[in-house]
Amino acid sequence: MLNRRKTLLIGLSNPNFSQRFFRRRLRTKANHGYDDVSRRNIARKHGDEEEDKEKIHLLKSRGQHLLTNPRILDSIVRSSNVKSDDTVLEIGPGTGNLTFKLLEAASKVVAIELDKRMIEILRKRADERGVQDRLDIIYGDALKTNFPEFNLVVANIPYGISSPLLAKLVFGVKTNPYRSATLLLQKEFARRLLAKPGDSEFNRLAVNITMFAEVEFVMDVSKRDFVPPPKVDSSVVKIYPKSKIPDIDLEEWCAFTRTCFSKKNKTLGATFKQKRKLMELMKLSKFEGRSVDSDDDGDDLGSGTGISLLRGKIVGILESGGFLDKRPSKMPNDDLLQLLSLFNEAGIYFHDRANAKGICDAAFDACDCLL
Ligand SMILES: C[S@@+](CC[C@H](N)C(=O)[O-])C[C@H]1O[C@@H](n2cnc3c(N)ncnc32)[C@H](O)[C@@H]1O
Repeated sequence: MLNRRKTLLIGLSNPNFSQRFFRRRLRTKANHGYDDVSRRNIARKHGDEEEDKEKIHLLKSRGQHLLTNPRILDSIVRSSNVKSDDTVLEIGPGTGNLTFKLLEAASKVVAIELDKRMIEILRKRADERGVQDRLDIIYGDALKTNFPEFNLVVANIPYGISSPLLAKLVFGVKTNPYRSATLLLQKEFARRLLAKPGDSEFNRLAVNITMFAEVEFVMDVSKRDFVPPPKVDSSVVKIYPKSKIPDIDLEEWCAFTRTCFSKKNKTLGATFKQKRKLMELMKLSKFEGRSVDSDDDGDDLGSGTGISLLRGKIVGILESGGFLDKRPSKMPNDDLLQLLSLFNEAGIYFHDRANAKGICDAAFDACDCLL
């Protein structure tokens, strides 16, 4: 049986209507369920008994929280600077609240949606509005689907795929160039993305994304602006891919930042003295001392073993660059980049280059480095 708490009439996807309905529900009780009476009322109020047949069970597992506040929808479109010749990529159009606003400004929208029921509604609404020729709907998982051509991204995405989707968009910008991506994200995730060195939220998500893109805060969005309301608040951010993408090995960079940020408040000297870290690097690196003792298990860090030579080399690099007492949580990207190049020049690597992939595959794999 359908869970009635999340069964909404499609009438709710009409922003003007659902805002009125939602405000009334909030006045009566902090109850976000939808009972039979409310549903009948919704159908009557919407003036279409046919609506009653169009119930849709919104799935939490697919992040189906529809943005229904028209003021917020308008602000998102405005802040995206959509131009009349733009082709906008929208991930997760749902029932089309944002899609149809975008179509008022753009030449075309290409929308990738995982849920066939949403697509059915979207198609019907597009036909009713006569915009079907300007809306391409792709049925599929946005993480697994090859992106079509587009030059702008605007989306209220399912928060569960924020990291890999961001990786696909930001790291894949060479394959899919675009002007900017305006995304509605979980507020906490957005804060981490916007964090600067020294901020308590600063982490490798910010480091890795800002290597390739500038991130700008647009606005906060209350959970009350969605139907059904999610548990968390949200923020809109705008991401601008950098015009000059640094020429780095993405997998190597992500593996390096993963190591540095494993204990982001520790000094680099302390992080790189850990036996476990040295053992990992020993397997991946190629430097003079490596072959000293091939079955070196690192138990004895005395002089002469491969591991102790590696440790000496790393400490030397950290000292010479002035990095020994630096903490990753306070380091700007340029410093991290400089340190990685010093390591690599010395034959010390963080990723298995024998299994290196192209940038697109790497983008998918690297997304775990955003978490
Ligand atoms: C947060 S809702 C947004 C709906 C609509 N854009 C709005 O603002 O009202 C997210 C939508 O993404 C869809 N979705 C979830 N996972 C997806 C995926 N991996 N690929 C494409 N769409 C997905 C859901 O079915 C849902 O329609």
